[in-house]
Amino acid sequence: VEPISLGLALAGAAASALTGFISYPRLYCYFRECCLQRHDPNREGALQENLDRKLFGQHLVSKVIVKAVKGFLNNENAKKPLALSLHGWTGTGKNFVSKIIAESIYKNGLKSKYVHQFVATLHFPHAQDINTYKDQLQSWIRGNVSICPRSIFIFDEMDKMHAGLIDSIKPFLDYYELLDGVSYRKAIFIFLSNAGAEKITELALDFWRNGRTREDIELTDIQNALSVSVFNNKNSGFWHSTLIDKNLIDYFVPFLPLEYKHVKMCVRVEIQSRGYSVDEDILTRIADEMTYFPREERIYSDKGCKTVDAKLDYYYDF
Ligand SMILES: Nc1ncnc2c1ncn2[C@@H]1O[C@H](COP(=O)(O)OP(=O)(O)OP(=O)(O)O)[C@@H](O)[C@H]1O
Repeated sequence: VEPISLGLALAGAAASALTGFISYPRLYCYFRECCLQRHDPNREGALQENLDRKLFGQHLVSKVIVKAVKGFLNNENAKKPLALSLHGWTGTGKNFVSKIIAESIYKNGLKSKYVHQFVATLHFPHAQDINTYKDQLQSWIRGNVSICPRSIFIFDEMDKMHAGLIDSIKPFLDYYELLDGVSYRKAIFIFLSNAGAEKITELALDFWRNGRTREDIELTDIQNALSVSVFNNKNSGFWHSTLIDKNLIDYFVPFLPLEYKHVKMCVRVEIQSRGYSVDEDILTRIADEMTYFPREERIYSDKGCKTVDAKLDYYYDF
């Protein structure tokens, strides 16, 4: 082959590779994170699989989340963004599930530049600055959805959010096609809160005391009571919120309090994730060390699976 024709052939190959690279977004997105306009069905399977495999004792959560997220992502004509409100006792998996949802959409999960987390006590600490926060929150969401319609916003510690602040995002959660030229219909909003935990526990206890298994609890047993209790709770961040009033929250997702056997499952996973073989004695001791309520029956872990990893550090000489 002559050097000139070889050079031309190489240049041609490079040009077509470059054209392919530019015109084939998937290839480009293989190397750089992209805002997903189109849903990847492989990642959808990951959501169900990860919830089934990693989340313990939350049959209602798995069911609702898979249905809600899958349905939303597959609906090219969604009329509003998806809004999920996760409620339950501390350490029962709310942050854990948000992470699984984020990972099912973006490979980098919570680290994705399209996933944004707000923590009430960190980002909105001062009641007197509420009007500034409202403006900041609106422009932050508007800016990010303009860049990527499939943005995910996670609001942690909703119960510590000043009443009224969250209502500033109401227009974005509503059924508008466009607001100032921006569509919010592909965005996902996830709210996390301890509000409503007592209601959920009450129901779980009721089932337990009546000799029924927790898996018998159905979503219809709790969803309405949960939204009403959150709406009427001054410390829920949703107190008299128009988001509830106007039915802009699509799902209230109840996280049940975790039992002794679930705590043991968490300990086992934590030990295995650190690459150690499971010592059943230590596993039982750690689960025994957690405190359980109510005082008489001692069924539910008062910290859920939180602090399990810290306790492991004590027993294992890592
Ligand atoms: N249901 C669960 N199944 C499996 N692991 C769990 C579950 N709940 C909690 N964990 C484990 O405990 C850790 C702490 O839980 P997580 O942060 O999700 O609790 P939370 O409900 O968000 O608590 P808080 O209300 O205090 O923010 C998780 O990272 C996970 O490892």
